[in-house]
Amino acid sequence: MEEQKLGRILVIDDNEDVLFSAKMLLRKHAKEVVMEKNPKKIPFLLSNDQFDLILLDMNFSQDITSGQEGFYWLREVLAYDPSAVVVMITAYGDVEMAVKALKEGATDFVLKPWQNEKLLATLSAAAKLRNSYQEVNRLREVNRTLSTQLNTGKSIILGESKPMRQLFSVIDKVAKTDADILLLGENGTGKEVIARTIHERSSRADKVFVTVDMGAVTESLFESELFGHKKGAFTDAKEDRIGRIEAANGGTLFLDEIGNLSPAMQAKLLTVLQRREVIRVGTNTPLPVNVRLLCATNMPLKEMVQRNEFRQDLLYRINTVELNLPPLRQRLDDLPLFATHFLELYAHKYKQPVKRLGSTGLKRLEQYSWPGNVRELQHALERASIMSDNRELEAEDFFFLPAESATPAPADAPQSLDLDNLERETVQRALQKHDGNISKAAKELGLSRGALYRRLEKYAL
Ligand SMILES: Nc1ncnc2c1ncn2[C@@H]1O[C@H](COP(=O)(O)OP(=O)(O)OP(=O)(O)O)[C@@H](O)[C@H]1O
Repeated sequence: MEEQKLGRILVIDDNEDVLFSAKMLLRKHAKEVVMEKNPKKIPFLLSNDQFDLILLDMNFSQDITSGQEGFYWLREVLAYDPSAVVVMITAYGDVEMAVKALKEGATDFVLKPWQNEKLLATLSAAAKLRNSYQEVNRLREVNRTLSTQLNTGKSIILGESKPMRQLFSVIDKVAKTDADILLLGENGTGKEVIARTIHERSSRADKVFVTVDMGAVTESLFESELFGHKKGAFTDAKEDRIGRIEAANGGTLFLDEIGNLSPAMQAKLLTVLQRREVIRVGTNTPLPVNVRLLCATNMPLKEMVQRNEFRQDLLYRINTVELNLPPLRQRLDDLPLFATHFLELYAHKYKQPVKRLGSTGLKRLEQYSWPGNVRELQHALERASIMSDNRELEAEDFFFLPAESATPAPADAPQSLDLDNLERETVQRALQKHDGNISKAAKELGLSRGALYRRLEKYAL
């Protein structure tokens, strides 16, 4: 046996000979051996020290063999430290009592007089158990810390328009209920941020929030990604892997882009949701899971059900409560609030003084159709904060491609996403359309004549 493999051991026995022989044997294998004759010192010893193993006598008076004192002290030790590893020392013939001690929480027992090899083997197995208890505690702690860290960045969810106030009041009602929720809305309307808010306001707030982007999961990896797999289940399965659903156990599972699932994936997901258990690929043991399910999509699920593209039973399974997020163009009252919030954010990010939205700037934003919703607004404000030299952002600081409306881009729309190229091409197109008439081109672009002239100069047009 390796030196010091047994850690710190406390031996409690009222028999000096037992203590002496234990010490002689164990000191070669333990980091430290503490001997104690008097069990009444146990509370003192445990509150001042930490032991990896405790060797505890069953009978403290030689002529009493009831084991009652041993049981009493065993309970005391476990009350101090429920994960303590206690090995009982029993006299020959007391096996029944030793078994009872195991039921009460002792890890093992040794018979007196012991054989040295046997005692060391018992203690070595008990030490391994102690290590695994400690590892479990450590992992539990890591998990708790990670979950709270991930959840501390409380989601900011803004809105003061009527549709948003209505939505917030529904969220207040449903967040705590544990009901499964389907979030519907165009891209960038805030489905994910609302899902996080619901989790943060639920009874699962201190547990994990696990997101799966169903649009990014390929057919072949779907099961392994969601349900997990056993090592060797398929060629690339080099080790056991926990699936996302199992990882969300106790917490919230957010399935984003649920409308993108193929029929085969829909069927597999439905089975798991109905049974509330997963079977890792390569095993046949069902593992129960307890998750609160939030799903989101920008696709018209009900129409997809009509066209047999989405299973009706799966839709019913996920939409206990349905929340519709209005597109930004239907809640333009929120624009000033968003502008103030995001402009402060970008001023901080780019270490600039805070910019404000001027009246023509606001008007320009109100006239746009926002196909990309809040995400697109964020980008427009970020771009304007960087590009504009003015403290007040006006119409000329916002620049939208005419093609960037709710309708699809025409075939001749610029392909590049480089901001300067886009701007140059758009200015050029506006000038062509109006036969070089600066006033008309500027009007179409939402710019002042001065702002258009600056751009003509910039791009040498
Ligand atoms: N009400 C809101 N308050 C504050 N920020 C918001 C709000 N709505 C959306 N956002 C912001 O807009 C961006 C897009 O939001 P989110 O990712 O939640 O949208 P989504 O509907 O899930 O988009 P997609 O369908 O493209 O995945 C995020 O940066 C988010 O923080």
